[in-house]
Amino acid sequence: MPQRKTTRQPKTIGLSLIKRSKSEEFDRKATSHAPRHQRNASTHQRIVETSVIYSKEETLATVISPWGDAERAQGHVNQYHILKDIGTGSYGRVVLVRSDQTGLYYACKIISKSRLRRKFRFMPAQPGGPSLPATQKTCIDDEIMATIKREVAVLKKLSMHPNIVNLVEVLDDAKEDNIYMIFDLCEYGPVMEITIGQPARPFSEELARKYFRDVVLGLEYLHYKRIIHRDLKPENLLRTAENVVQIGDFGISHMFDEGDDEEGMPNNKNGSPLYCPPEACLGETRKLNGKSLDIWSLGVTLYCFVHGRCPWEDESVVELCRMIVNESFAVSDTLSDTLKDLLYRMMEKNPKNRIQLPQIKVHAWVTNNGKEPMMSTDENCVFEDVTEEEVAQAFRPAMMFVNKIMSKFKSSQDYEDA
Ligand SMILES: Nc1ncnc2c1ncn2[C@@H]1O[C@H](COP(=O)(O)OP(=O)(O)OP(=O)(O)O)[C@@H](O)[C@H]1O
Repeated sequence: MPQRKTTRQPKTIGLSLIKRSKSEEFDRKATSHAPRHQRNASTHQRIVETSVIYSKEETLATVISPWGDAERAQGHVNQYHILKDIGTGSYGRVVLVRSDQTGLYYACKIISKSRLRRKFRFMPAQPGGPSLPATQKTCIDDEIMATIKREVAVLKKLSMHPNIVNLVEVLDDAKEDNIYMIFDLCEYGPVMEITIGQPARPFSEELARKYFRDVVLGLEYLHYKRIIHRDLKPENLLRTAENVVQIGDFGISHMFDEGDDEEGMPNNKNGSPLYCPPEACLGETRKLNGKSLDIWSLGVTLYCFVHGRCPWEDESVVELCRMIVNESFAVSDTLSDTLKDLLYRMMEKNPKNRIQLPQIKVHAWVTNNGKEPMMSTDENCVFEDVTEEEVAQAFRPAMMFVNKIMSKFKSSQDYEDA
């Protein structure tokens, strides 16, 4: 049977049932598909942009978080009570919040403009250091704001798909340092967390297939929207309470124009090295085929799903790159032949010979030997159309600029880490 169609619905959380943990308790219900609904253009939801942040005083008493723990709210922003930290990303903290209006829980990404400024070295990091003229500061602030707004524009366009993390609201007050991006909560967090030298518990093939198929649909939609994710890895795949996997973190995504996806993406080595294809490891390769790059990273991700570790691991990036370029990888004997075949095809070192999404969707392992065909591209990619003009104006400059500041940040981080 083809996979059922899906779309988004506001979620309520069974507080007593939800525990943030690894895969175990979901193994059982992995293949009982979450209730999904129609994918069509009318599913488009409006993302609210709120320009006044009006309160940070907290009056709320102890509440119960979606994970069943008693939490004392740390503060609130507009209708959202801040409950606890979920994680930290390049842009700042991600916190669990609960909305007074809907009673629902969300993940809130808190982006500090001043932190961004420091991170990207647009302005002096130390108070009392050499200062920029006021006009230049204003210009920099405008640029930072424009960057964030454009990234929001990208997310808006992508947020309609059930396998892409959904942006709900953006709170941005010109008088405030912080921008708050409210996302639907993915209650179970990253699908798997990979630490070098400490293998995670591998998924069964059945569970891996379920999650992999979710990601394939999300990735097909991204590529359809001419966006290369560039940083696919288990940590950037988040699981909802319905056990649906969604692609998140578009911090280093790349936008391409129709016709220039072949070898058209600049090789600025922003992705996580463990998931980098050989062509991106090779310094001399300046332009990459973005779709092939995402396929390789997805192949490494699938390998992680069933091994609990990456095919090549080394603390040294130089050694890691050497292995990725020169060495083959070992697969577990227990894997089915069809899965081994798919892994070899996805992690084919020559990007020109690497399997692409249309073939992946009909591969015997993915379809469980034809018993579970995947939905067609037409069914999967039927969301609101974006005009060429919108793409040119809203997306491309955004992604290029984000890439630029991300690479600046990454290199300054490398420098600080060294
Ligand atoms: N919608 C969400 N639901 C649940 N957890 C989330 C959500 N969005 C992000 N997180 C968690 O918050 C943490 C930070 O996420 P974020 O996307 O900001 O950065 P990252 O992917 O960790 O890092 P980077 O941006 O540097 O690649 C991650 O651990 C992620 O699991």
